[in-house]
Amino acid sequence: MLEELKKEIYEANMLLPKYGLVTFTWGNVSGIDREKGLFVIKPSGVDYDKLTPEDMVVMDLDGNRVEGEYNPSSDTPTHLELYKAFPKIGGIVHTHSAWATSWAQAGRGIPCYGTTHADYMYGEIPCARCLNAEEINGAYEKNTGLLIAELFTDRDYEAVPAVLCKNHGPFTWGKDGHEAVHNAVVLEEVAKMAARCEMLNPQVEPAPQSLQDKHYYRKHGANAYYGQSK
Ligand SMILES: O=C(CO)[C@@H](O)[C@@H](O)COP(=O)(O)O
Repeated sequence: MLEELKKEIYEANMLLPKYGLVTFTWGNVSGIDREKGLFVIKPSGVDYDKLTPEDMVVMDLDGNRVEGEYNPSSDTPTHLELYKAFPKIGGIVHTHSAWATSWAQAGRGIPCYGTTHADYMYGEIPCARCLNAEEINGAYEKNTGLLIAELFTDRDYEAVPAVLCKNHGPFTWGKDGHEAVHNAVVLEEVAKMAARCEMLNPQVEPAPQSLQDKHYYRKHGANAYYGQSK
């Protein structure tokens, strides 16, 4: 079942160690088949150098394992809530990449300090609050997904395909698993640059709005004249 999607999501998962976004097994990629209402995700705790396409776990949108020998990633309920909340996405990534996670642990969104950021994501990359004790002791991973979804009720999840979760780490998404990984790489680079930028100039301000708009909208939206339009 879903052999092609399993291969694609296996390959997307293998990009995480390639791009230095995971240590040990601290991360996962999933991808969804919207027509079938099923998604494929990395199994929990399986080393990347032992992972095969057959190891990918197939889940339904009620959280049932439909196929797979291993348990799905412990982050599966978060992925599931994001698929429900963001109907246009096809892939999700979670990592503990060091720079993005540092911002998350600090509880800070990443301001847009330059055109590298603005070329890919519009405005600040937000940081969701830490869950409270009741939320943590309850359906923790599901509540993480619900909290992210709530944070994006007044934000455009296509224009900002990334979030930081306080005391935890980043999630990114995209039209498929590969685009979600691409956005995770961009997020990590932007997080690194922004942290160094503040170290060099603690008084730094976000880039002028006109510059942010120029760089974002020349690649995205109806008037894009360069790169891919969403
Ligand atoms: O967030 C965490 C741990 O804090 C998890 O994403 C990480 O350990 C990966 O877990 P899985 O191996 O996908 O179950």
